[in-house]
Amino acid sequence: MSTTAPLGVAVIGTGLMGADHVRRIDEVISGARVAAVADPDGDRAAEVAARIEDCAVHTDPHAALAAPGVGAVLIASPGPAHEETLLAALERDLPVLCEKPLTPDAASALRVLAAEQKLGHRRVQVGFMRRYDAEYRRLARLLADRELGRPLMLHCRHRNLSVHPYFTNDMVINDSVSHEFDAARWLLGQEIAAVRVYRPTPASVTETGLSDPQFVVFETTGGVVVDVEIFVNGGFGYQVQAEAVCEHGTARIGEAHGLLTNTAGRWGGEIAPDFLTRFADAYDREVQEWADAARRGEVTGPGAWDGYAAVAACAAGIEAQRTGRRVPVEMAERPAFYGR
Ligand SMILES: NC(=O)c1ccc[n+]([C@@H]2O[C@H](COP(=O)([O-])OP(=O)(O)OC[C@H]3O[C@@H](n4cnc5c(N)ncnc54)[C@H](O)[C@@H]3O)[C@@H](O)[C@H]2O)c1
Ligand SMILES: O[C@H]1[C@H](O)[C@@H](O)[C@H](O)[C@@H](O)[C@H]1O
Repeated sequence: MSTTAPLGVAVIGTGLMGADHVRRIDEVISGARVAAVADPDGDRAAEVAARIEDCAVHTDPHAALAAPGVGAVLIASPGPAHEETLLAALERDLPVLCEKPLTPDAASALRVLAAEQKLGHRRVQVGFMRRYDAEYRRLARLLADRELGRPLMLHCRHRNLSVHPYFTNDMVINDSVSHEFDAARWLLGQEIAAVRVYRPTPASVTETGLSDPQFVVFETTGGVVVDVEIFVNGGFGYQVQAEAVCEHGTARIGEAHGLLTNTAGRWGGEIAPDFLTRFADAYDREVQEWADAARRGEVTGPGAWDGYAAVAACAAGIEAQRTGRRVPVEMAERPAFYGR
């Protein structure tokens, strides 16, 4: 591939995220194009690819990976389908941006790490887009530079307007709290040591048995305590907030309210409806930086090890959710291949 040719991306899964990434690659970022899409719902795939020139449309992800001009893969299928596509992409030595979770359990995540190590170079990035958000980046710098001293606690709130009706209790941890595990690891530079989950009398229980909201408390290997309110059918908007409590002060992000109005005895701002709005800039930066790095044969964002570390914390979280107990996180030794 010439270094000036656009990177041909196969987008696997053309639901909410996949369709947004197709639009982003087509309209927002430079140096990449959508070369193929795949979704078992062929009509959906065709509809999403309709405006794109020279884009192959498939129902089988393997066929999309083999389509002409494909040089990279963006996986946006549901978590349980990630492993198969990740292994197929690695088999073809293709750079991959895989939406979180890397996989739904630690054993499958370890199989992905083994395949990448066998290949001999890193190819996998995981879609932890908060690492590309301006506010999160400011907080990360402040903590790394010890501007307020050592971090002691993090208070996090993660509220969604609503989630897909198929959302389960496991997904609360794997799909939603996984962001908090990754953000805490990245902000603090520490691993997650143990997890506990509290379930208040729910506001709602759905047909899948999803009990909402939940309160997750975890400890890190450096002794920081993190609490997370996760409320996936909060019903009023999308809020992701984090407050770091440090030795010499506190720092809070996620308070932006957009337009502020004063009227008829009321004062107030706006709340983003969803992650696509709140994290739009972060997704754009994530996919641009991934594509640029992929063209150089590099991975610069959160990699397979970060994906695995979050999955290991999620496994403890799911057990903690079921048992009500404090569950230590079991993690494999970090291979030298993944650096420090
Ligand atoms: N980073 C983020 O903020 C963020 C936000 C939302 C979703 N996600 C992640 O993105 C992924 C997709 O979520 P979504 O909300 O778009 O879900 P969705 O249900 O809207 O879309 C998933 C699509 O994948 C298709 N699909 C199912 N099995 C498939 C397979 N084996 N191969 C290819 N396609 C398959 C479905 O038909 C559907 O069109 C999940 O991993 C989710 O956790 C990440
Ligand atoms: O899959 C989505 C996505 O990852 C969002 O960023 C998160 O806020 C939601 O809770 C989750 O359901």
